[in-house]
Amino acid sequence: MATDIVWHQHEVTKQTRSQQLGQQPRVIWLTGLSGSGKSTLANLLEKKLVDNKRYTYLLDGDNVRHGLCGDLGFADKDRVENIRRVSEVAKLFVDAGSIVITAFISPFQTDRDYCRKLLDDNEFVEVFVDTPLEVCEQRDPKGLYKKARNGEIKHFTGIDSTYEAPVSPEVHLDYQDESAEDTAERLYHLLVDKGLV
Ligand SMILES: Nc1ncnc2c1ncn2[C@@H]1O[C@H](COP(=O)(O)OS(=O)(=O)O)[C@@H](OP(=O)(O)O)[C@H]1O
Ligand SMILES: Nc1ncnc2c1ncn2[C@@H]1O[C@H](COP(=O)(O)OP(=O)(O)O)[C@@H](O)[C@H]1O
Repeated sequence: MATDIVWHQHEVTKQTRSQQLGQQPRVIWLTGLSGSGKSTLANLLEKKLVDNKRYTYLLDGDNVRHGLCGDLGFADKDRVENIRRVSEVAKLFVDAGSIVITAFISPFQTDRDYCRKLLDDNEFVEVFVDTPLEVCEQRDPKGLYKKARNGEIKHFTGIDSTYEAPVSPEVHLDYQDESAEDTAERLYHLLVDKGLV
């Protein structure tokens, strides 16, 4: 634990930066099983936001695990630390005025709530990408479910590692039969209609 540290109050604040960017910063937090569509939807949503002159940043589980969280595996305690670090990074981006989109399995409610509590009211938007395990397993875009079923990967979410569905997400996406483009469009309009982006 660091001791003897102080907090510096800077003159340029989150409000200054947000005003300059003409937007309210947020974290749009996508959670769901592997293969549920988080990365695909996050990517499409970010393009729509940027097309509409929003300043964004996308934090994606696979990418973050190449660097910031490259020392972490998939045991429960590693996932907790992964989401703690990502939450702190998301908070920094919010402080910079960005609309942050995150695409992490983030299987535990307490960890998603940790990020919510780090932020100000209404800055955290939990989006449940509610694609059933059977559909994710059938899609298996990276062949990981096959490996998990063969025992080549341990602690795989939905197989031998827990996923806790969100208790009361701001957005619930349960449209696995429509195209990713249509679901992203739906998500974008839901966020606009709620005045969140
Ligand atoms: N055991 C196990 N369980 C789940 N996922 C696994 C595992 N091993 C590797 N992968 C790959 O890692 C991606 C998930 O990383 P996350 O950082 O989102 O996971 S977590 O939020 O810490 O649970 C996940 O990405 P997505 O498929 O995009 O969800 C996988 O590509
Ligand atoms: N409605 C949909 N929303 C999101 N992805 C979909 C949808 N329908 C089909 N897909 C496909 O499902 C797969 C989801 O993979 P991915 O986005 O990597 O999921 P995750 O990031 O949750 O692991 C992609 O191949 C995508 O094209």
